Amino acid sequence: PRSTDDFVYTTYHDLNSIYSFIDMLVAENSMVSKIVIGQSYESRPLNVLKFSTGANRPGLWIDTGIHSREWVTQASGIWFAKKIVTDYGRDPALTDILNKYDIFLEIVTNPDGYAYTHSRDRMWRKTRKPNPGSSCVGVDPNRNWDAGFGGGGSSSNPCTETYRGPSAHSEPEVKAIVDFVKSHGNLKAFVSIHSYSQMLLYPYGYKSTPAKDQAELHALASKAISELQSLYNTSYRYGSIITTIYQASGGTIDWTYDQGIKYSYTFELRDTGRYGFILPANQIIPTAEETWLALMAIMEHTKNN
Ligand SMILES: O=C(CO)C[C@@H](Cc1ccccc1)C(=O)O
Ligand SMILES: [Zn+2]
Repeated sequence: PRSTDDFVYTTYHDLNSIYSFIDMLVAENSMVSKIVIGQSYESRPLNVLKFSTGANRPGLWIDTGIHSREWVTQASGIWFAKKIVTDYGRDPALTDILNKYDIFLEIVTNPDGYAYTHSRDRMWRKTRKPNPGSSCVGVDPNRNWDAGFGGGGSSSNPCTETYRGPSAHSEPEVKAIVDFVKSHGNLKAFVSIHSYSQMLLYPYGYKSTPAKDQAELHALASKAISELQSLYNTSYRYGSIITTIYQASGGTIDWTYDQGIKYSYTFELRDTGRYGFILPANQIIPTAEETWLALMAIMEHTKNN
C-alpha cells in the first residue's frame, strides 16, 4: 500500500507490513511520531507511536501484542492508530482528549514472538530469548514484571507458557517499557490488550487484596464494557484479575498500578473460545470498533478525574 488510506485493515499482517504501516502513518501525520524505546532480544526495534498536539502533556498508554499469538490485538492496534488520526478534529471527544493528553501506542510489543508466529509456530506466546541450562526458549512477558514477581500464578520452569524468567524485568521487551514509564513519569492510564476471553480486568492478579481504587476501577470497567456492548452486543465480564480470571503474578498492570498509574487495565478481546487465538480476520474491525468505545470511556474518565 502507498498510504494508510489503502492499507488493508481487514486482514492480519506480518511484522514488516506493520512496521511499514507505522512509518507511513508518521510520514502522513504531523501529530504522529515514532519512539524506539529499545530493542527486542533478536535486535528488532520496539516501536511506540506517539500522538501529540502539544508539549509537556500527561500521557495515556496502550499496548497490544505482548503475547505474540493474540493476533487480533496487534490488528486492533493498527486500527486504533488510524482511528486516532482520522477522528482528531472531527470527533469532539477524541479531539478534547488529544488537546490535553498524549497517546502512546505500542502495536507490536513482542516482535520476536510475532515473527515466530508467522515463520514457525502460530501458537507462540512468549519472548524468544533462550533460557540458560534449558532447551526451552522464552519468558512469559506477562509474568516478568516486578509486581509479586515469582509468586503464585507464574512458573519457574522455562518449558511452561507462564515461565516468569530468571528475574524481574529480565526481558528487554519488558525492561524497555519499564524504563519508558519511569522516564516519562506522567502517565495517567495504562491499558495492556490481550486476547481472548472477553474480559476487562484491573489489579491485582498477584494477590487477593483489593486495589485501593477498586470501587472506582470497577465502576469505570462497568461503564467501559457497556459502551463496548452497545455496538454489537458483545458481552464482557469484568473485575480484578485474580477474582475474574485467575491468580497471576508478575503481570504488566499490577506493576503499572503500583507505580501510581491508577487507571491500569487489561483487556481480553474476542472471542470466548470458539476460534480463540485464531480469530477469523472478518472479526478484526468489529473487535477493534467495539474495543475503541471502551478505550474512549477509560480515556475520558481519566481526563475528567
Ligand atoms: O494472556 C492470557 C490469555 O491470552 C490471559 C492473561 C491473563 C492475565 C491478564 C492480566 C494479568 C495477568 C494475567 C495471562 O495469563 O497472561
Ligand atoms: Zn495474553
